[in-house]
Amino acid sequence: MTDPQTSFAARLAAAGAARPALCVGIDPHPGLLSAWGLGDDAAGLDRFARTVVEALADRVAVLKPQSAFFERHGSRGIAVLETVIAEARSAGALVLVDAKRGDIGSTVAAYADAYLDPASPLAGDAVTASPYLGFGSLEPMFELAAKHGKGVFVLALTSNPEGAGVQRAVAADGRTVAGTILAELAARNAGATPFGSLGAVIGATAAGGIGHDLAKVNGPLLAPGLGAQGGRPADLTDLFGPALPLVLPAYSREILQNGPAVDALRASADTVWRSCASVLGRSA
Ligand SMILES: O=c1ccn([C@@H]2O[C@H](COP(=O)(O)O)[C@@H](O)[C@H]2O)c(=O)[nH]1
Repeated sequence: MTDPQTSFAARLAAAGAARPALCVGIDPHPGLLSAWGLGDDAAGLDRFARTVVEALADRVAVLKPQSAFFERHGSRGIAVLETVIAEARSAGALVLVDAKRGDIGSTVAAYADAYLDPASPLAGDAVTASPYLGFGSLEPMFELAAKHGKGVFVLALTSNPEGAGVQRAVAADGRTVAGTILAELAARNAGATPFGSLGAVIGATAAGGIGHDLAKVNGPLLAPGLGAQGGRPADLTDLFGPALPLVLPAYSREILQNGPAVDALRASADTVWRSCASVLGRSA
């Protein structure tokens, strides 16, 4: 197992202390490529992603390439994703690959090799995972993450309105599906310092509140849904309550729409961080 000092959680805590504890998505939507004057092809993708890395990899804690926007360009898109992961990491950002993988355990082991084994060109510092084939099916990811000091962010209460029908469904034991996932994460992160390396994805859009004691998760809480999806930094206080210190706010389009000028991307990231920092009680 990895030394706790080099765990993903320790590296995330250090990055969040040294720079804005913000996760900025690299989501090359076709509309954004066009707005940036780029083609909807591998060359445009490459220019887009490299610009975000140039603007932000040495300024924010985490960059989150959205795998889907690279996959839609086939093998050439995946090759760009590999380059982006490597360049963002060497420029100092932690890289969370947003791939939302999940399957039966033996196949999850292969996904773990792809995204968490340092020998893989697609390995970042952490990956997003879907627990809807059963939380235990993700065990091979948790094991490889622990071995190599990586993180896994498990979907719990996602930011999209359709998620609630599944995630807030009540199981036979009276707990919601999301509640079961959060309890599993809490059990695996229990006692870890500064916190555990298994995170939860909790949308910052949760209508009607979260309804769970997220502080018990003792792991990073990725909060997408801010900006383009309507979530606001001011909502974070009520949504996360005592778990605010664990929150990692995530923005993609809100910042990316300001490109391709590097200075404008930086200014936008600074602006959203100032709004978040005041709510999260951190220095801007
Ligand atoms: O619950 C979730 C989980 C992941 N996402 C991803 O985050 C970004 C959000 O992009 P915005 O432009 O800031 O809306 C995107 O890559 C999603 O796939 C999410 O939105 N919600």
